[in-house]
Amino acid sequence: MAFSDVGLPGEVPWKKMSAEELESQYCPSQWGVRLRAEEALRTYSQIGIEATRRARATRKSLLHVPYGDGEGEKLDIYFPDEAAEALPFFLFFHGGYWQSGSKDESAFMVDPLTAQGVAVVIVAYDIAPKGTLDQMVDQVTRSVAFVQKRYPSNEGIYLCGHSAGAHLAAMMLLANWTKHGVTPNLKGFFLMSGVFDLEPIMYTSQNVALQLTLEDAQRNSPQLKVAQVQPVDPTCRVLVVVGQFDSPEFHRQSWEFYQTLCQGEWKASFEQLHDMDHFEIVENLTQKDNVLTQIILKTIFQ
Ligand SMILES: Nc1ccccc1C(=O)C[C@H](N)C(=O)O
Repeated sequence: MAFSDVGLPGEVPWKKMSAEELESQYCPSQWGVRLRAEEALRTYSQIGIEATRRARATRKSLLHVPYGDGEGEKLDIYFPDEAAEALPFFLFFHGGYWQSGSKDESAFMVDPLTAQGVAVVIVAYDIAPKGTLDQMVDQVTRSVAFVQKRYPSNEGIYLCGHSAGAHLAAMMLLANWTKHGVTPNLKGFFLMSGVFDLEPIMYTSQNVALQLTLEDAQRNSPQLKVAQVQPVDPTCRVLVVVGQFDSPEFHRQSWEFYQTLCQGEWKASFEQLHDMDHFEIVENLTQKDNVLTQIILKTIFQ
């Protein structure tokens, strides 16, 4: 699906959709070409669980490290074999519409990245209904500040999120770090199949758990704000990624966010991953020869 198939910018196509159509556009598991919805979700979860088991069995790690006082404020750090403090750190925020998923089944990319000398951090946050969107954004902000404080000689912090996690990562483009007493050494963002304008989510079943008001949705929509924000580091890269088989609304969300980044001063790029759906983008990060794994490594080690 090319962007030209989903309407012109500014047309806000979702406002003309029926409730059923909008629900379907924002249900990623319906859009795969290889597996039916339930099977796609099950496969995604199995691959995540297996990658996490393997990472914990084969890599040096620090598990369930608290980055705050809250019960859910924990992260897992996986290290490369050579001990060093001056490493690049890659933080991952899992997806699941801010209401499912956990760090304990999301260590997809640990194996290929640690093998190349990158420390990988898988971050937990309080999903809904326990956590609100504002709380999740605050938790993710504190997790990034925590990594910078704990590893001040890091060789760059890279934030990666998938789906709802891409939204949380994108919110870090807007973060006010002075409040947190540290400016993280942010060098890159990898935003995979994200949602950057939350308003349409209000009109889907996802909002039963999220309970977003229009003010909540707007306050937490990086699409509405990112052009007005100056990058702390002008060399920081932002890669917006969408799967070929993601829904037209997911394509529109990613494309419009990328275009808005370009209107500001962000060093952004856009990638449509050929022959992949919403879940395969992340599943394939378990593989070292996967296109996106290679792009990530090139960005880190350029
Ligand atoms: N489990 C996930 C993990 C990552 C990203 C999305 C989901 C979803 O479940 C989305 C939605 N409920 C779907 O059925 O497509």
